Amino acid sequence: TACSSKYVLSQMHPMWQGPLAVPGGDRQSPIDIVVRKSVFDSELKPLVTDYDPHTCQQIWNNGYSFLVEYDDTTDKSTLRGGPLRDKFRLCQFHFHWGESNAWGSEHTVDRRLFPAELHLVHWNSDKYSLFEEAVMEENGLAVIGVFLKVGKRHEGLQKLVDALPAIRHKDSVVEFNRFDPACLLPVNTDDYWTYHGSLTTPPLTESVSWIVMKQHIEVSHDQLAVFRSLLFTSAEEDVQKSMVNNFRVQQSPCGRTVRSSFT
Ligand SMILES: COc1ccc(/C(C)=C/C(=O)O)cc1
Ligand SMILES: [Zn+2]
Repeated sequence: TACSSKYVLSQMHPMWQGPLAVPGGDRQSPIDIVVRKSVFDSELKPLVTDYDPHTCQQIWNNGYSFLVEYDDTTDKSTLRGGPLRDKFRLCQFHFHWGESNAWGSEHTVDRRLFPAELHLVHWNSDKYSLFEEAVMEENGLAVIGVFLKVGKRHEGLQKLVDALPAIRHKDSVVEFNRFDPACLLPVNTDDYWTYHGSLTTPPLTESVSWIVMKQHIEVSHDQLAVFRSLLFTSAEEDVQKSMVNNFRVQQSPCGRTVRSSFT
């Protein structure tokens, strides 16, 4: 199986120029969360997020998604608790989405696809001093995944949506301040699944404690349409390509157990 071979061909998204094989890839992400196979762990604690909206710095189009980046030079926006033993610093959040509402998420729940998925990326500031260091370490990163469904307009998201036209092209960046990412978390953050996996874009390192929220958030069709108005391509390129379907193909669980914080 894909897990036994030393190198696993991570079927890369066609847009990538990344590595075709990931050394020893037996903890790759995303995966399908098979609810009936997940194991309730009573030791799992509630998540404790403490985000300072003033640490928000910029929003930019990196040619694969758009990233909202935070100042992570101090422990001002942090994540603790849940499955984590250490304190983790928020460095950025981004999304993955489809060209239609029928698909777009990276993780699935019993094979159910969502139109989009939010990733809040944090790194272990108790153990490491730089994000780049933590990216390479087994206990280096913690990513909160939140599923998006199409429904009512998300008032908190609108400030972000209004900034997107300014970063339509790859490598464009605009200043973006005072955005509280807590507004993107679901009401209930106590119920989640957690497993050890990887980044889903290069360098694909297996350094992530994934925390996938059971409860989704709702955004409007029009808000999601603005995500799809972004471009993978830079302003100079002749052919412009819509930024859609920027999700990785699902990876083998390789015998991993997904734990749940709820029964
Ligand atoms: C060191 O360069 C990096 C590039 C991307 C990433 C992330 C955070 C990827 C992902 O979200 O899957 C980390 C490091
Ligand atoms: Zn992601």
